[in-house]
Amino acid sequence: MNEKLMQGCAKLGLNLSQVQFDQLETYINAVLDFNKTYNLMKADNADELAVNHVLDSLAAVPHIASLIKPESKIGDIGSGGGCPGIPLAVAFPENSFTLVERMEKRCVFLESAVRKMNLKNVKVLCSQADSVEKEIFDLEVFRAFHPFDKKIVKLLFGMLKKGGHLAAYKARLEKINAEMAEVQVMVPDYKVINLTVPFLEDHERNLVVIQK
Ligand SMILES: C[S@@+](CC[C@H](N)C(=O)[O-])C[C@H]1O[C@@H](n2cnc3c(N)ncnc32)[C@H](O)[C@@H]1O
Repeated sequence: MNEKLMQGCAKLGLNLSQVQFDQLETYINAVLDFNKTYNLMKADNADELAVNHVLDSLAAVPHIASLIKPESKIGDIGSGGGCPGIPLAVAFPENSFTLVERMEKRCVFLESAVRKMNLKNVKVLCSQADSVEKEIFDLEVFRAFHPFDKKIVKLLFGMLKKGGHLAAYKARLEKINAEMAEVQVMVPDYKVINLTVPFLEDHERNLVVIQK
């Protein structure tokens, strides 16, 4: 069992079951395996992956919990290697998650990881986000997808139900405020929640929450 992952979840106050820990461990091993032949996610070993990607995704769990109900449908847009969507899907087994990713090779990885993890609440949508059905998600999460600009906000709002939320994993507040100034006409109001990622306490991480 990955010690960093267990300690990090404890620091975040997450009470995961053995099955959930096993799923996360299977995910970490699947990424490391795929990384040998294809540069999927930046991490040299299991600890780095656990901290920089899995715990980074899980750091927002208490805030995500306040935005959803058990029947809420969640989209991870530009899922890449599966973060934050896969760790969140493990943490919220009652919710259905759709991983939207346009690159075929990454989709093949996502499908295979989800199968190995026996993760029943996740679907992979190998598609351009522009082609996704309109107003299907109650919440969209994304990390390192695109900076906010008018085109991206329009795209993200298009897939979101009215009253639904966007939750963007971002870094520096200064950069966030500059991005949000660009889209002020479309997004007059937003919330920035500071996140603490275990073992990365000196890295600035924020969750930007926007309601449609
Ligand atoms: C920098 S990666 C980030 C991956 C992951 N979210 C993470 O944080 O590790 C951005 C991903 O978004 C995908 N992407 C970019 N634009 C997209 C679009 N319009 N529709 C679907 N996927 C897109 C890319 O193929 C890439 O896998």
